[in-house]
Formats: sequence, structure tokens, C-alpha cells
Amino acid sequence: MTELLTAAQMRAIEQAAIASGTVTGLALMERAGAGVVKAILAEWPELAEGRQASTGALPRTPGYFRTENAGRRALVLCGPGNNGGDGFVVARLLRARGWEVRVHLYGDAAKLPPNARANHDRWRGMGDVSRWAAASILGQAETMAPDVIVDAVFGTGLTRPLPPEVAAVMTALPAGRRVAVDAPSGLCMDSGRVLGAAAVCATLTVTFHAPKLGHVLAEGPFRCGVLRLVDIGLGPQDRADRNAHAIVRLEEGTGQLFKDPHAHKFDHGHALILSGGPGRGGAARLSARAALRVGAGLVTLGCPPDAMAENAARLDAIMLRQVGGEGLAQVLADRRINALCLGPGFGLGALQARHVAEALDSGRALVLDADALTLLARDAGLFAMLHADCVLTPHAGEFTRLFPDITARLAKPALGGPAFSKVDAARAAAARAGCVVLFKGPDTVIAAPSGACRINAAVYDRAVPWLATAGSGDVLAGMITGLLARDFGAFEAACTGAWLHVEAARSFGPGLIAEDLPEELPKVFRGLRL
Ligand SMILES: NC(=O)C1=CN([C@@H]2O[C@H](COP(=O)(O)OP(=O)(O)OC[C@H]3O[C@@H](n4cnc5c(N)ncnc54)[C@H](OP(=O)(O)O)[C@@H]3O)[C@@H](O)[C@H]2O)[C@@H](O)CC1
Ligand SMILES: [K+]
Repeated sequence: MTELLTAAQMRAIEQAAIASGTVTGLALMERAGAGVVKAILAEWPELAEGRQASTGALPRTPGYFRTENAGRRALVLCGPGNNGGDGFVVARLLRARGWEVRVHLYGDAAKLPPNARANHDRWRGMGDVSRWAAASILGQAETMAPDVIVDAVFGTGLTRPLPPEVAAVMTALPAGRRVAVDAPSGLCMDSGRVLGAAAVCATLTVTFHAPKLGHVLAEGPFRCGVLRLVDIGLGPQDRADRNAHAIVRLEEGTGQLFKDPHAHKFDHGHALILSGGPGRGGAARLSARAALRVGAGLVTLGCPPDAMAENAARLDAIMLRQVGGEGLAQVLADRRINALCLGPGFGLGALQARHVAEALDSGRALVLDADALTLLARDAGLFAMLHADCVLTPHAGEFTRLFPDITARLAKPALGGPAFSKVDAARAAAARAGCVVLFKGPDTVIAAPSGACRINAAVYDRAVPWLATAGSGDVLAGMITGLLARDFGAFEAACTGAWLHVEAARSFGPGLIAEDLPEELPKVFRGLRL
């Protein structure tokens, strides 16, 4: 499973590898720069040919420079750290392919760190380095009409907003192929947030060894454009941090979705979904359908007496039970009911609050979504009843209601790195609630009170904008409830449910409505060869 690293973890990995003597910092930098050039040519294969190649009029280039890319032009912007060092490598390798390359340095060459300085000096044997001047860089970007602009100003070492003279350039770069080395300058790699107000909008970002949190969180995907990962030879043994909970993983697994062919339906659990009153049952029915499709052995919808007729007319495989003022005790006397879902279309009255309290008191595994989250936010007593087998599934608005102080930290302008991130927010919320928190979005973050954390990233080629549709959250709550019924632990149920939810949406494609999601699960399962 892919690990998402913080900038500090990446630095520790590099330092450990260098300290072990297996590789030098200079070799890593060379591989990084070479990886960027390779990624550029893979992304835009037309650049591997000279501009005039089709006319046969290739200009002659002196010395050992190859001419296959003659006429291609790059503007390389380097910064004061090792990201700049990568930029000098890129400049040299492009020049060696016959490109015309112009290099600008923000900072003082004499103060570059040793490896960056070495590559600066190697480049100086081939070409000039201009001092940073916003007007002249932008002028050159206009007149030179570069095929590629390389942003090697700041990478994982960014600690504060871009200086004004850098921001002036980075926010005014012409449209075209803008390649960010490791990170679009201005973007915090721990949070995906822009430090201050300015950052590059890249068309291609090439990063090394492992993606960083900032590539998938918040503004990261928008700023990075296409993300490519380059192996620079740091093996899996070069782990920064052996504390598993410090590592955030990208959710890409399927948990234990296989079913034992000899098992009985009761072996797959019995989920109870509570519904609201008449005319409000659609959301809970969606949840119930998702719980059944994800593999719960039995699913019962519980609803008030006056909603029985409506639900009876709409349900077949899903069983129906009346749950009214008498409370949940009678229903929960059936010990086979092992997972509950409260919230979708539920209502916000005193009776619903009592049902939430009873559900929590029962100690059963449960998902609290939608209205149940609002009830929790209103009542500290209810909130205090949360336990380790609960999953909260807030979207941003519900998260704010539940954890206003944590949202306030997330909303505060990010002026220094590492900036407070959605991962930090979800972890803080899970620790406070004492249960699993699934903080929704294209960058859904799932955190457990232990600190374990995964991101279900529906970004880049996994983006599913059509998942933002009415009822989609109800389906997610139902999928997680069904997995809880199947005896998944709360954290695994939330992670696997979130993953399946996106996979179902990807499988169906544009035009999706919430009803389609549960119906798409069989196809997703077939793809997994279950
Ligand atoms: N280590 C390795 O072996 C390898 C590293 N690799 C590459 O190195 C990159 C990380 O390098 P890095 O740590 O030197 O950080 P980088 O992003 O270049 O910037 C640091 C400099 O910027 C400065 N600075 C920060 N913010 C600023 C601001 N707003 N305004 C002005 N200045 C600011 C900061 O100064 P300071 O904060 O100390 O004052 C410092 O001088 C990584 O992204 C990858 O590309 C690869 O080659 C693989 C091998
Ligand atoms: K950069």
C-alpha cells in the first residue's frame, strides 16, 4: 500500500540512505533530475524530436551535444536549496540533448547547499545563470517561447510564503508546459495548502520515491496537474519512521471482502438502518440497499409506525421493522443485529436523540451520519458516549459543527510550514471523539483514535466529480455499516467502504446518481475476482 510521506519523513529517508553509505546525495540529485527529464519526454513525446525535425533543417550544435532535440527551448527557474540543485541537473541534461536552456537563480550561488552548488558549477560549464529579476524572467518567458518552464525554486523545504519577487513570476507564468520539480513552488507538501497566497499551477509535477501528503490533500492535485513518481533508488528498507501510525497510507486495498463459501447468511451479520418519518425514507433506503449489496447477510430498516406503509411498498430483500416511541431495546434484543446506521433522513427531534443514545449504549458497531452528527454536535452528553466501534462520517459542514475549534485551525491562513492539514484535523477529531472519523471530500481522510490514518484520494486519474450527487453520502454510510455487519473493524470498514464507494462511481462513470452506486458493486466485486 502506498505510503504518503511528510517532508520531514522524506528528508529522514534521504539522510538515512546517505548515512548508510549506499548512495550519495549527489547521486540522488542526479537521479532526480534525470527522472524529471524522462518524465517530461514521456508526457510530451513530441519534445523528443527537434523543432525543425520534420523539415530536416536541424541546426548544428557544437561539441558533444546531441542534436535530436535541437530547437527545443527550456526556461529553468532554480531556488536556493536542493530543489534548485535538481533544476541545474535538468538544465544540464536538456542542454546535452541539444535544447536551448536559460537558467535563473533565486538566491546566492555561493550559499547553495553542497550538492546544489556542485550541480550549479557543472551547469556553469555549459551556460549562464541569471540573477532573479521578475520582469526579465517574464519577458524571457514571452520572447523565448519555451517548450517547457521548469519550476525548481522550492520543494519540500518550503517553510513560508513565496517571497514577493518569486510570487510575481510564479503567478504570471504563461500557459503551456509548466513542470514542477517535486512540488509546485508555494505549496506546502505536508498539507496541500498554499503558504500565503501564491503558488505555481503546474501542468506536470514530478516527485521522488513516494508521493507526499501535499500531493493529494486540499489544493495539491489542482496545483500539481499531472503527478508522476520517479524511483531514485531509495529502497523500501529506507523507512523514515518505523512507527506505523506516523505514516499515512493511500487507501487502495479491498480489506477482507472474500466470503467463505460455506458460511450462512447470519455469518455475514445483520445490519439495522434507522429511517425518518413518512416522505423522508429515501436516504435510509439507499443506505440499506448499500449495506445489503456490500455483503451484509441481512439488513433491516427500522422506521416509525407512520412510515411503515411507504417503506413496505419500496422494499423486498430488506426487512422492515417498526421502531417508534418504545425505543430500540426490543429490536436490539436480537443479538444477531451487530451493526447499526443512524442519520440519513433521520430527523433531529428528542426521540431521534434518544435513539442515538440507545444505539450508543448498546455497544454495537455503528455508523453515525447526517442528522445523527448534528444531534451529536448539539449534545455533549451524547458525544461523550461515542466508543471505539463507532464511525463518524462528516462532510466539511458537519465536521465544522462537531469540531468548530479544529475547523478554525484549518481555516486560518497558512503562513508557515508544515501547515495544519486535513490529516491533522481528522486525527485530532478521532482522538477527541474516541472513535473513527471519516472526513469526506475528494481527499477523504480516515483517522482512528490511535493515530492510524489513511487517505482515500479520489484525485488525478481517480477523480470522480460525478460522485458529488444527492444521496451519495447515504450510500457510503450504508456500505460502511454493511462491512461492520460483516465483522470488519471500524477503521477497516471505513477505509474499505470509502474505497468501494469511489470504485463504484468510477465503474459507473458520468451520469451517476446515488441509486446506481449499490447496483454497481457487483461489477466492482467481479473486477476484484471475489
Ligand atoms: N536531500 C537530497 O539528497 C535530495 C533532495 N532532493 C530535492 O531537494 C528538495 C529539498 O531540498 P531542500 O531541503 O534544500 O529544500 P528546498 O525546497 O530546495 O528549499 C530550501 C531552501 O529554501 C529556503 N526557503 C524555504 N522557504 C522559503 C521562502 N518562502 N522564501 C525564501 N526562502 C525559502 C530555505 O531557507 P531557510 O528556510 O533555511 O531560511 C532553504 O534555503 C526536494 O524537494 C527535492 O527536489 C532531490 O534532489 C533528491 C535528493
Ligand atoms: K518546485
